[in-house]
Amino acid sequence: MSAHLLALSHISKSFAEQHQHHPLLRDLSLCVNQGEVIALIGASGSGKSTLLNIIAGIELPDTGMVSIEQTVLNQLSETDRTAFRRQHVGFIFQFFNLLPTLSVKENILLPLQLNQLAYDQAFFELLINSTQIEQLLYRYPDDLSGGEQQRVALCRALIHRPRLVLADEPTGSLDNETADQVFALLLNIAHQEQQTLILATHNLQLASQTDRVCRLVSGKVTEQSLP
Ligand SMILES: Nc1ncnc2c1ncn2[C@@H]1O[C@H](COP(=O)(O)OP(=O)(O)OP(=O)(O)O)[C@@H](O)[C@H]1O
Repeated sequence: MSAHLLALSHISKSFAEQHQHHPLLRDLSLCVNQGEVIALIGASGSGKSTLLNIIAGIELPDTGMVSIEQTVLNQLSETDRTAFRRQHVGFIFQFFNLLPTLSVKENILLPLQLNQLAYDQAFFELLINSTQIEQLLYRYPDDLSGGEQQRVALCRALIHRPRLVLADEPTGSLDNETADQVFALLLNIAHQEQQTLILATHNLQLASQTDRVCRLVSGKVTEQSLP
């Protein structure tokens, strides 16, 4: 039996909007096993990005608990949450979040520097070759297309071999063929590294290739089987 890598219990999150209380996540609970690949689907605005941010400790829930292995993330200070995220989580953001003053190569290697980890050239080359960004290493993010930035962001999220990878629409800026290749890479690396991967997506064809599909509706997750 696999151990849970992630446990979300009784998570609630609201936003205040024009003096109105707008509940987004309501008493949401979810457990994810180590090595499991999960797709998070749901209408635009249903809270997928917010949930990924809560799992990563970027945002805090109003109530409830987020545990990654033995660590209760929402009980850590902001500094400790940031340190934990840097070490154990790879996040592919919807809008990439690359650092504009660093070259592509420097962006990708940043998590190794921040965690004082050794550079593994073979793994670096595997990432850049499979995402086909070998020619872009000395360019800067602002000079890249959205799809190119997305592939760089993916390499940066994986380079330090995190236990947990969170991907917010990781193929949203890619054409179908590149999206399939990039998604295959994400799945291969997750399997190879026994990583847990949670992927927010609108793409049901990609979602159907994961171990489990969770739909976010009315602030809770319900499991869904796709054809
Ligand atoms: N900091 C915030 N303050 C106020 N409202 C917010 C905040 N963050 C998110 N929201 C609102 O919460 C809702 C959910 O946003 P979220 O980005 O999590 O949805 P999503 O399911 O990821 O959407 P999409 O599929 O379009 O990316 C939206 O209506 C958004 O405007």
